[in-house]
Amino acid sequence: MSVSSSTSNLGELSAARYGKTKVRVFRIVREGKWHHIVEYNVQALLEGEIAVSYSEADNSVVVATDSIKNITYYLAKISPHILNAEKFALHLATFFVSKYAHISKAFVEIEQLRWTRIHVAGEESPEGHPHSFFRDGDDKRIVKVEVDGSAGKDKLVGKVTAGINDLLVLKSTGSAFENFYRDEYTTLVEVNDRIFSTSVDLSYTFTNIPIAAPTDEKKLDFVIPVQKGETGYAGSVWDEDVPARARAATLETFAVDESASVQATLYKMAQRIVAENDSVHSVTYTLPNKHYIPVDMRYLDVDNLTPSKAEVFVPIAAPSGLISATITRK
Ligand SMILES: O=c1[nH]c(=O)c2[nH]c(=O)[nH]c2[nH]1
Repeated sequence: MSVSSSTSNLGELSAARYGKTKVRVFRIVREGKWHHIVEYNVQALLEGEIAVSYSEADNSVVVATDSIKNITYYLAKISPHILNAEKFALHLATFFVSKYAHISKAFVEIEQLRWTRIHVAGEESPEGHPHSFFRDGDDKRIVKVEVDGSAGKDKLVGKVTAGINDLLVLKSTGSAFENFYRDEYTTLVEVNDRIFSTSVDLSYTFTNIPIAAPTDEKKLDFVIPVQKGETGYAGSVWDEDVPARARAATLETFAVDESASVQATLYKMAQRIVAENDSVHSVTYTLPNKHYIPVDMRYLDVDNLTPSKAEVFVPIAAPSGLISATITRK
């Protein structure tokens, strides 16, 4: 049988999800002379009764990805949560699932770029300049939200993961790698002093959040039911200090740990995040081990290999180690 004549029934659609990616949004919130700004790259994908758009070329079930983009900008304008990526993502995902009867799940991912207030010497405010900012790092805050309406549009479930990507760090000592498994393939020498550099990818998950049906038809904002005698979930996802604490835990643990390995330092970072953030359920780090190789200068009779004499290194772009683990609250 020819390939072109066999396209009918050999396969069936087993997964389908679509939407818009890389929606770039910049938003100013003005509070008198104080401006607050965020810059997001947003991805919003939908699942639901959309199979016929693939299998029958029936576009009547397709909310155009262009409309998904328009809704993203509309909510960036009207959402009270725009300055908080977790809440904005929940609002956006709730909007899609509530607005469209045939859409059962929405997946929103936000990458937040860094903008930090400029400090001007001699100016009064310790918080920095009211409307001038700079990019103080390539790391991004990452938020991933799923809103699941498959149990009913008045019984939504919000699943929230957040974290950091591309946080580049390096320490020039306080790192060793010894006593590893040795066999006929081992050429690596043990070292009690080496450079440790990695580009941190971190994500932490929160306990799932029940979401009631939105009460406002136009905004379709999420509503968190607060049960009697409970503080609700306001202390969990909405704890706006979790990102700062997780970043500090990552940087400070990296700095002070006498590292036995990337694995052992990773574990300590994750334990600190679990210890400091009651609402965090699990923590995942993915850490490339970015190698720095001391240059061999023995041919010049120069010692650049003894750890205490190693001063000139070649940063190796590839290959790198890649160490990952998830630590889950007991
Ligand atoms: O911290 C490390 N962990 C490893 O698993 C590993 N493997 C390796 O070659 N060097 C290192 N360093």
